[in-house]
Amino acid sequence: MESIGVLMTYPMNTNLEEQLSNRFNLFKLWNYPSFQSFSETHANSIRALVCNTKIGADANTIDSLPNLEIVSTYSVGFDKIDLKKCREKGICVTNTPDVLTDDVADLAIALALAVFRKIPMSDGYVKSELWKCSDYPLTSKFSGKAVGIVGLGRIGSAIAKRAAAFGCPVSYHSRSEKPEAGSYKYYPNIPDLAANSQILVVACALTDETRHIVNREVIDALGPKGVIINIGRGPIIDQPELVAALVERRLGGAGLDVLENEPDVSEELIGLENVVLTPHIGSDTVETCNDMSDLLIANLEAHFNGKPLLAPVL
Ligand SMILES: O=CC(=O)O
Repeated sequence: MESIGVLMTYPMNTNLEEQLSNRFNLFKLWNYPSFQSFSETHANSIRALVCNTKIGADANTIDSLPNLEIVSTYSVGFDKIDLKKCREKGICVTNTPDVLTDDVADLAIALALAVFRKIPMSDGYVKSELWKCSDYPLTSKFSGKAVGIVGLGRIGSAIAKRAAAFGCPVSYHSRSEKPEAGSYKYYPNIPDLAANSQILVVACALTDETRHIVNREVIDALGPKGVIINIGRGPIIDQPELVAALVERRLGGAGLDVLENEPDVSEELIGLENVVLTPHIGSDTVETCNDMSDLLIANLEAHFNGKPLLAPVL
């Protein structure tokens, strides 16, 4: 397989880079001044594209690589891949589901705890020696709060399981009611889910249908004591509406691992005490990133050995 050209769009993980270069003829896009200059010389060599949530595979990239057979994303989400174009051209697409579910669900709960118990702020309080002057103000309880989950897929279900272990009644919204959801209450629309929740967790995929589904109506239904957690994708929430609601105290708080236009962060969000931000690190643990690398490599090897893909999207 050493002669097969593989293009990696972004430096994701050195372990993955090593595994790819041990098996394939690896090209790293970031070593070239632009995609244009890369493709002028090497476009014909590339049979596989390895991309991620930062640099995916748009129509222009796909069209510029005439021998492309497979796009493998180092992520569960594939919103950065032009699936329509891949379908038209008969290009396979794979992702890295399941192996990252626990980490992302853990982070959703961690963000909720961080917002309600003000963990980052109280850490700053101790480290800046304010504790010597007075005790830290009271915070809010997380256990037992009503959790509404938007998207009860693999990650949403793992969040539900964790929330239930904290004694939180769980409700959800998804395209249709899930028979396997047991005691979780189903809401066919998100404003009703928000009106009956104290914490709204965004855990669905970003698609044309889900862009800005968490809008002003949903935020107002959640109300001034409500908290939004987003471990899905930034554009699922109408961010200017979210920021306005937080500034005007129409929403209680937010824990956001993803942002619209990340890594840009609005000044207003940075200045808010009731907001905890993390830099899209849902699956970023050593253990999970190694598992994601192994799964991505296994998908490429399966493809080039003519075997069934392990995690096919297309
Ligand atoms: O955001 C991360 C992923 O989609 O895996």
